[in-house]
Amino acid sequence: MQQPSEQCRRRPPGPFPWPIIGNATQIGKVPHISFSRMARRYGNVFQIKLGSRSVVVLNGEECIREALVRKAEQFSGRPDFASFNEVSGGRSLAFRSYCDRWKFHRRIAHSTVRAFSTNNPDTKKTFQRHVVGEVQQLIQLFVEKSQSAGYFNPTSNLVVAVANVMSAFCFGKRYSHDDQEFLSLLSKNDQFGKTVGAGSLVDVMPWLQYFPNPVRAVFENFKGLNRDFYTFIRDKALQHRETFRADTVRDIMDAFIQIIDYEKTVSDKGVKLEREYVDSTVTDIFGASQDTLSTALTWIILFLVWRSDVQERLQHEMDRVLGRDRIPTIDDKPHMPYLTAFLFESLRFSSFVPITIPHCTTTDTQLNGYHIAKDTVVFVNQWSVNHDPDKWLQPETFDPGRFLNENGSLNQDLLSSVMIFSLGKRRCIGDELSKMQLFLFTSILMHQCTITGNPTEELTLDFDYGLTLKPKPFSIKVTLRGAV
Ligand code: HEM
Repeated sequence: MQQPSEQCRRRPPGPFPWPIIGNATQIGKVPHISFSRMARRYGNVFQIKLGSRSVVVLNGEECIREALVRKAEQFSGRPDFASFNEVSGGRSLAFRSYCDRWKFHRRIAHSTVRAFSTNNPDTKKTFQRHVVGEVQQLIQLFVEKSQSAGYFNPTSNLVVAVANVMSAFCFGKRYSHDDQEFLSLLSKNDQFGKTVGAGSLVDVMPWLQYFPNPVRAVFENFKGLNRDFYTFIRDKALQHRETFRADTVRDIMDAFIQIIDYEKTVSDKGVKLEREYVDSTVTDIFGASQDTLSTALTWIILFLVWRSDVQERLQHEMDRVLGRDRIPTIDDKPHMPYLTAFLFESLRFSSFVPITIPHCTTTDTQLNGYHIAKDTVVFVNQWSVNHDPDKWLQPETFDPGRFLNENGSLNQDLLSSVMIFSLGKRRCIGDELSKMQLFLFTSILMHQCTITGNPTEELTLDFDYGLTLKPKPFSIKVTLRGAV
């Protein structure tokens, strides 16, 4: 029998790693599915090797909660990956490791995002106004395109609509749907996920940076796009500083300028953030929101055209709660359980951020009886939670009704089991803002329009590999349901 101390040093089990590449070839193009398969063989905590790095993979709700919530301090670091240092001028909130400076940075960023979106009634109304204005423009554009072109691919319009809401929120400006400079900036988000995704080759085989090869080319491109993105935001910060007035905080950039440049807020540990943190925090917020929210909306539209029965039920709920003479507001949300169920089922089913940003242990620690050394890279497989057959009845079926009790109310326990914003100290700081935005976009679209898919296209729900998973291109036609 093993002695307790021996048991505590037990490493997590896992597949045999090959020299140099480790287990890279076994992970394939859809790592979350490979990891879920490996978890069935080795258990919810297992270890693989990617290049030179040992990586512990966490699966299943219980195990992930134990690590990210109950052992939050130990599991909230970020690895020292080369790509992470390139983001937001090296001062990224999302990609920097856990320390007193990071904790202070996160507290300021999180409280300011909430104050400007969901926590304060006045700013909530302003944020809602931005979203409503943008959805109305989007509907007008959709209807025009449907009338002139018939079926069309909505993806780039959804990207611009979301970017405009976040651009108004961050620095008070919106762009036209055919502004080439803005479109080129937004297209960089796509490439971003491909480099910082779990298991990016240059991060786990850092020597690939030092001689010519395709991975180095991708990495050089990644550095360039981060520079362009950061410069775009830094220019906005310069303009804001020139016109800043402490009595009129126009947007979240002004709010950060006030806290960091003027109030020079200092943490109880004596940490102070330099002026550059204004630029990096807004870069993080604008960057983190683009691809995620537009991907979520694209999935939502795809589910609506794929399941016209669900679309009809949503329209029925809109009409019952609102009638035809006013558009939805966020205050209508408690009266629309089916819409909430639909949104959560869309997030669960698509699980389009299947693995969080890689974590790292900050000390030696234990999990499920295994020893995990300090500085071990940790992948958190959210997909395994959302598709766990022990938790969800027929997880591969799209069924919003699974979240409703017999009396039509929402099953709060099940809702809180959907994992897409992660948990604990690294949980997404835009979760509430995102849910509010998705609610407003979807409710207004369903109240005002009917969306149909192109009958000549086969709708496929395959997944492509990336940090975010996007639906394959598809086209829609939009008709108005009658004026409000
Ligand atoms: C549907 C939309 C979104 C999804 C699914 C999503 C998901 C995530 C996930 C999975 C993480 C990584 C958590 C981890 O590493 O454990 C994250 C981090 C983050 N997200 Fe989001 N996100 C969304 C929208 C947003 C928005 C709108 C913002 C802007 C306010 C935002 C800002 C951030 C930031 C700053 C982080 C880094 C947090 C940290 O490292 O402490 N996200 N998000």
